[in-house]
Amino acid sequence: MVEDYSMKELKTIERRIASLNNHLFPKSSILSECRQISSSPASAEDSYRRIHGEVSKEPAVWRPALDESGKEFTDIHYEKSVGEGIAKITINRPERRNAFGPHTIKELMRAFSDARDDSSIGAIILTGKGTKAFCSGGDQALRTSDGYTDFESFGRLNVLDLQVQIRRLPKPVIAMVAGYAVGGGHVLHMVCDLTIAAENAIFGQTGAKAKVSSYFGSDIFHVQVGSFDAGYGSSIMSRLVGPKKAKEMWFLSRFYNAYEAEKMGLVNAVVKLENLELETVKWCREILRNSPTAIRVLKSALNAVDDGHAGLQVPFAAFNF
Ligand SMILES: CC(C)(COP(=O)(O)OP(=O)(O)OC[C@H]1O[C@@H](n2cnc3c(N)ncnc32)[C@H](O)[C@@H]1OP(=O)(O)O)[C@@H](O)C(=O)NCCC(=O)NCCSC(=O)c1cc(O)c2ccccc2c1O
Repeated sequence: MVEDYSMKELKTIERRIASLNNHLFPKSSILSECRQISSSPASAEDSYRRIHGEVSKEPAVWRPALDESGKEFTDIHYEKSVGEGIAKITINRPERRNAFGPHTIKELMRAFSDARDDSSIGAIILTGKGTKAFCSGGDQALRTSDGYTDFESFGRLNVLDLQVQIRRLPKPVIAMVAGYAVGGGHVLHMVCDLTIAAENAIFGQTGAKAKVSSYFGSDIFHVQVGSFDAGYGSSIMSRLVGPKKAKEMWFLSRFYNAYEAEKMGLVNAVVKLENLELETVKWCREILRNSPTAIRVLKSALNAVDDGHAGLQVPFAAFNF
């Protein structure tokens, strides 16, 4: 039954709910619980504020981080926020619009693995250096007939392993997108749990792109990019935007602006470029107030239809990690 309430009646209902909440969960009783688990009254107040107070609007303070190998990263920046549970992983190849090679992916996997194992981390941001691109996909300069190669003599496309890692990671991963998220870069933002986009963000798949050239007088198509992602890049996109729109994105290789992407269900929010990091951090802070166990089980439950039984293993493994 749908009831029509006047604004005045709604305000009265709101007040009654607030006073009921206060009665059931008075600040004094929550504070005393915080005291029982906190080492000092000050940290109890701090815990109370963190759970029930306003979300801080201050920018996060980042410090560089390494994984257990202690090896410096070259293709990415890996940072953790001071005093909060946020990790930030930035693809650092702006001169190539943050395209990735096999080595970039190896570093991304090391950072994600560290963020997973660090129990002080509850949310992970994935982004690209600069404002021109989140990521432009596989580095075309490293592409051979055998796949993508850098230091190794055989080609590979380990970005598929990274996609699986992000899906199975028992913590929320948030794509923070400024500029282009195209090709494999578009797939990367889609496999993240949430996407916050700047107004200048542009989304699209380039894999099917071809160019026309003349051959014995008749037009034929020569493949230009000629790559496709028939795994998550297709199934998750179809789930997000629906099968017709997904086919449009892949078959036509069109680009979509941030507001179009939001309307299609590809992104959670569009914000001004200058507010992008602050807003993304705010989303992380709101997540960090909630139960990490509920979130990790919900993440795999929400992914289970696409990830099948392997996806369902995650919560149980996660309880022991
Ligand atoms: C991203 C762009 C639309 C940006 O255009 P813009 O005009 O802003 O910039 P430029 O084009 O001038 O680029 C500046 C500079 O960066 C270089 N660069 C850009 N993108 C790449 C790239 N992907 N690889 C290598 N280098 C790149 C560019 O050459 C310029 O260098 P200069 O030296 O000339 O300054 C536009 O750049 C663009 O369209 N880029 C290509 C995007 C693309 O086609 N990517 C798809 C590659 S395929 C892929 O990603 C892929 C992903 C998967 O998940 C797969 C899964 C399974 C199988 C295959 C997969 C796969 O192939």
